Formats: sequence, structure tokens, C-alpha cells
Amino acid sequence: MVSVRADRPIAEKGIPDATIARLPVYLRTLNVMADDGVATISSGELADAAGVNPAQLRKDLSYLGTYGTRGVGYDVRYLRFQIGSQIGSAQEWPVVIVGLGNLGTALANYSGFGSRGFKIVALLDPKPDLIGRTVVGVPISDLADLEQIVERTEVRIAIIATPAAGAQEVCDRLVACGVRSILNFAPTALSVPPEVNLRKVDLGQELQILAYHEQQQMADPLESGPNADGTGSVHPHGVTA
Ligand SMILES: NC(=O)c1ccc[n+]([C@@H]2O[C@H](COP(=O)([O-])OP(=O)(O)OC[C@H]3O[C@@H](n4cnc5c(N)ncnc54)[C@H](O)[C@@H]3O)[C@@H](O)[C@H]2O)c1
Repeated sequence: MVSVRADRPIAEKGIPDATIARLPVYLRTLNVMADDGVATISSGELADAAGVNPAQLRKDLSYLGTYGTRGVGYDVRYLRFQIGSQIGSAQEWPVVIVGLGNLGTALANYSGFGSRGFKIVALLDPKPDLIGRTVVGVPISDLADLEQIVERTEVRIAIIATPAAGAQEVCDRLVACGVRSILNFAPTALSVPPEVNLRKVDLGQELQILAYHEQQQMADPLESGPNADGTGSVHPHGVTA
């Protein structure tokens, strides 16, 4: 999948209107808690603060695929991100990019992230020539400082643009210091714990799919292609053209 969206739009999920109406209430409550430095919260505490009963709150959050961690509760910043991404919050999400070669640098330069609420706050690479250079005003730091930088910037979202060989180690280090969402560009399957959201981008695979349909059309020119209606709609593999 090319899309970097973590989830389907709310309308596609069949979330009840009453739940949708409560999500901004939870979000406002979480904003206050995050500003007060609260890191995790139980469903009972959050329900109390939001003025709903805990069972209702758990049910509402289950529509987002969020169940919290038994005995720990919900990660306040992460839950805020999940709700915010569903209801289009204006919140700005800090992001770290690891691997500042051709791809990582192009991603760091991409202005479209800002308008979607993502701010690149840290860049990491092990190459001495790159360390200390800046990309869009953000200095490239030594990969050795990953843990310290993740802690300082409080990033929970990371982009991996390293060679395949180093990607799992980078991923493990990110997860170990609290990163909860990873967008992987390296051509390798990464393993993460179940609570971590991992998405993979594979442009080669997208081209292969296009080539497949091109080939089908060449074999049978009368057969309409996946986007023959000119809508750029989702084709049978679920990839938005
Ligand atoms: N998914 C896709 O569609 C897609 C498209 C293009 C490239 N890629 C992949 O993205 C990755 C980066 O591509 P590129 O063209 O920028 O490569 P590149 O060689 O230009 O850059 C790789 C960067 O990673 C750094 N690096 C090397 N080992 C590292 C490690 N262990 N930890 C952290 N950083 C490390 C290098 O110093 C370098 O700056 C490659 O794995 C490539 O295959 C994926």
C-alpha cells in the first residue's frame, strides 16, 4: 500500500454517530492531560474526566481498534493521535526519519507532510559526512543518539529509509524507546510487537500491479482497465491510484 494513512476514514467504519460526537470530547480531555504531563490513563479515569461511563468509553474506543493495555491503560499521546487522525484534529505530530540517503532526504523535503499535521523534528543517520548537515532546517544527528533524541523530542512516529540490512535493528531501537507507529520503506519485512503500528511502502509493488493491468489490457484491448472509468478509483487490490 502506498497510502500513509493509518486507518480507513471514519465514515467507512460504520462508527455510530453518538460515538463520533463523543470523540472530540475525549480528544479535548486527552489534550489537557497531555499538557499536564500525564503519560498513561485508565479507561475509568478517562471516562470520569470526559463525563461518560467506562463501558461506553471502551466501546467507543474499540471502534478505533484501540483497547489499551491491561493494567496500564491508554497511552495519552498515542490515543490523542488515533482520535485526532480520525476526526481531523489540527494537532501537529512529530516524526523522526532514520536514513538520510536519497529517499530519506526527499521525504524530509516533502512539504506535504506539514499540511497533514506532521512535523519532521529529527533526522538520524550513521554516516559521518551527513551528521551535522541540515535538511529543511533540521540537523542530521548521529544514529548513535537515537534513544536520546526520541526521548527529547517525544516522537511516536518514525519513518525508516535505511538499507534493508539495518532496518530491523533500527526498528527495534525505535520501539524500545517508545515509538508506536512506523512507516517502513526498507525492502524487508520488519517484526514489531502487537501494540506497534507498522506500515510498509513498496513503490516497486505498485508498479508491478500497474504493469500487470497494462499487460492484461495489451492482451485484450477491449477489456476495460481498473481505472477505465477515469475516476482513479480503488482497484481490486485495494490500492488507490
Ligand atoms: N519502498 C519503496 O518504495 C522504496 C523506494 C525507494 C527506496 N527504497 C528503499 O529505501 C532505502 C533507502 O533508499 P535510498 O535510495 O535513500 O538509499 P541510500 O543508500 O541513498 O540511503 C540509505 C541511507 O541509510 C543510511 N544507513 C545505512 N545503514 C544504516 C543503518 N544501519 N541505520 C540507519 N541508517 C543507515 C546510509 O548512511 C544512507 O544515508 C533502501 O532500503 C531502498 O531500498 C524503498
